[in-house]
Amino acid sequence: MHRRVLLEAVVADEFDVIVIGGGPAGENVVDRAVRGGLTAAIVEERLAGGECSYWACVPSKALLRPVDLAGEVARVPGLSLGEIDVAAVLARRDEAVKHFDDSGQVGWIEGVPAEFVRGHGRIDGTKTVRVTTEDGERVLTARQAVVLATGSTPVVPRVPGMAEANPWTNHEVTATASIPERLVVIGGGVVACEMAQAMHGLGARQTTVLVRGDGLLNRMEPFAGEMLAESFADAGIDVRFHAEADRIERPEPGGKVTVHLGAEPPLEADELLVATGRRAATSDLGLGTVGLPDGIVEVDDSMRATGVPGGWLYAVGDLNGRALLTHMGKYQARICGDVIAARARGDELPAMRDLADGYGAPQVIFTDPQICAVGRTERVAREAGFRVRVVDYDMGNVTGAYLLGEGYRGRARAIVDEDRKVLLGVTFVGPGAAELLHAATIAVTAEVPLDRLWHAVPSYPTVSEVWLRLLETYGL
Ligand SMILES: Cc1cc2nc3c(=O)[nH]c(=O)nc-3n(C[C@H](O)[C@H](O)[C@H](O)COP(=O)(O)OP(=O)(O)OC[C@H]3O[C@@H](n4cnc5c(N)ncnc54)[C@H](O)[C@@H]3O)c2cc1C
Ligand SMILES: NC(=O)c1ccc[n+]([C@@H]2O[C@H](COP(=O)([O-])OP(=O)(O)OC[C@H]3O[C@@H](n4cnc5c(N)ncnc54)[C@H](O)[C@@H]3O)[C@@H](O)[C@H]2O)c1
Repeated sequence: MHRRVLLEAVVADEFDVIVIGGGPAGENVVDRAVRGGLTAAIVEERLAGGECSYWACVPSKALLRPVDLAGEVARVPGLSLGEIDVAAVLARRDEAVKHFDDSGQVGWIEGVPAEFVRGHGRIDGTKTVRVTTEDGERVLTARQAVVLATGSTPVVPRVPGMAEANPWTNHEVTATASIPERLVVIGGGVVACEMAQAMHGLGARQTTVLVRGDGLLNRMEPFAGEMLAESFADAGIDVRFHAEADRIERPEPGGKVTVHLGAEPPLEADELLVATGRRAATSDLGLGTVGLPDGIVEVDDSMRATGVPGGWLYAVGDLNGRALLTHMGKYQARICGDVIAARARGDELPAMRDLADGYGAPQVIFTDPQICAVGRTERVAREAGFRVRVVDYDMGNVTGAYLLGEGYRGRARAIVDEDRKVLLGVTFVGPGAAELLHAATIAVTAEVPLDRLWHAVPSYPTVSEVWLRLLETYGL
């Protein structure tokens, strides 16, 4: 009886901005909106900090760091590597995810200051959000805007026996308490590659990656996936192309799993990881109440949802499908919060628009070799109609790279717009390449003319001298 009374109690509240989803994108919207003089509430059904903090970026990089460092050490004569202490690595990962305690993040939100509401949020018509909380229901009303920042969830392909086998997704692999002896990974994208690298480096004896197509990391320049496949082969990771699971068997929950592969012999493993992409998290989000279909919420360059009368609905982060990356979601969120505050003041802020997604988001993939890129690949640039010249350089010839370790293998590619003499895209593949990326991001986004870039002198002997070599190869 008491519980029913509580459930029926509906608390109404009004804020300038209401955000549904407390991941990195949602948190940054409230921060900017409040800086702009507005009041804000953020609704989160699981943990403040989102997928990124607990089941994605943070734990995956905590697992990859020792593997990366082990690779570095192995390349330097005179250093020797003992066994990796897996228990210590997992303990550090647990620390990095704060043992799934989000009180620090909630404290940060409250310090913005913004109201944190734990519960499932759903739109219920114009500027209204209904939140199902532990204690009942709250109805929140927005004076200015509602922002959707609910992120994405893993896609599990429909293969007979797959659902019953209860495979790992990013949630289980990043939170694992032990390393499976034999692991099968389905997918050839970023999660598949990073997690195969992590599990193998931390002790999986037999790691098999099943790739539907003919290459890894298909959104990157082709040489990136080729170099990674070579490195995986050297490390003993078995990558199979044109390989598709057609049936899964797992008679005992959590027991041995058999992956059937058509005419090929079946694979037996202790665990199966599915990393076959993500879909927009719109389950029970109420999009239908404002005339939107489920799935990606399309937005304009100010992050305002297209096709919603009155322009009060916005979407940032993975949900809008522009770039499934934390830093891009946070960038979109800064724009979104500033735009909402400006529009509330009656300003339009024409300069505050998403430019970076159009140029091509920067991304680092933390495998060995590291792979990073910004801007357009050759294929994308040509398809967009640019007159393109491709400049390649073998990074192993750079003194700074050679000094990093024996047998350094790396490659750089710059895509030059021949009409404007600016860079359209840059890709680096090689150990330690990640920190080279931001210089490329500046060059591409700021459209620095090549004859000006020529005067940005890289220090000797750093890997950054690859910039000089690329420009020399171009002919400067
Ligand atoms: C294994 C893995 C590794 C990754 N590594 C990187 C990396 O190194 N670098 C990088 O840039 N990106 C990485 N990504 C991508 C990154 O995690 C996402 O781009 C990022 O988390 C998106 O942020 P978001 O705020 O849009 O969504 P999320 O982080 O998914 O947060 C959305 C939040 O909304 C909440 N929510 C959903 N629906 C509701 C609802 N109806 N009511 C209330 N709350 C709701 C969810 O509980 C969640 O907390 C990785 C992804 C994976 C899977
Ligand atoms: N370091 C990073 O920046 C980082 C790390 C991890 C994830 N992420 C982000 O998370 C997003 C999701 O990553 P992801 O790896 O899950 O997706 P993805 O889109 O990168 O890769 C999905 C892979 O699964 C394959 N696939 C799809 N359906 C399949 C099916 N039915 N059977 C077999 N294979 C199938 C695709 O061909 C592709 O190789 C990425 O877009 C990425 O931006 C980023």
